[in-house]
Amino acid sequence: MAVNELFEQLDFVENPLYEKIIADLMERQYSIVENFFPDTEVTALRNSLLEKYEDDHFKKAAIGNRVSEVVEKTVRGDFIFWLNESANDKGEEQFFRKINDFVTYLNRTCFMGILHKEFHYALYPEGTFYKRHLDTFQNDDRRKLSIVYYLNEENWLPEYGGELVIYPNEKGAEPITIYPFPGKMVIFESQILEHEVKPVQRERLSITGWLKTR
Ligand SMILES: O=C(O)CCC(=O)C(=O)O
Ligand SMILES: [Fe+2]
Repeated sequence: MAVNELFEQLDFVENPLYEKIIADLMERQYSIVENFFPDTEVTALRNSLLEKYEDDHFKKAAIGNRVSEVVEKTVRGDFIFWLNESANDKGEEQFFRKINDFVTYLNRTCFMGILHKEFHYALYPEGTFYKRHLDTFQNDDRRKLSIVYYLNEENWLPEYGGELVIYPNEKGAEPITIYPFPGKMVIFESQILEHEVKPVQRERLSITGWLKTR
């Protein structure tokens, strides 16, 4: 074993938050986390999102993936902006630092083989939704874990709608309803759990992404 590998193993520190997420994923294929990022992160990312939206950098989200995509308003009505990890943005930098730390942990402890990631901002205008779906595509099964982080204002109310509803695989299991309160992060198995975004009464803001294999 190379000396640097040995040191890498020695400096391994168990992370209780990550362990909780991993345990949740193993047990029920999803995890809901309130404190993955510091509170200031929501505001920083919300401001970056809104700035780009106002500068008209968002595009109508499509179904399919970046290679074969079709805009289909009856399926999803959000607008997205793909993030570039090397963009010079404080909030995004912090975001990716934490995500990368988590990926390193997953690869070390669960041998998940996450090699790639892709994240986009999403803005759902009033009245829009995303019909029940699975986050994998016929020509691309590399998406392993889906991550959604909500960037709505502090005063977001349940009656604004826009709930994320996850459909567990177990027969007879009740759907799980998750309100998009700011700072909440949801992580789930992309290839296993169908889910949908219910119609929303207010502009709904988030960052969504995928950890991918190969
Ligand atoms: O925003 C959410 O709660 C989920 C979004 C989603 O399902 C997707 O972008 O594939
Ligand atoms: Fe999805």
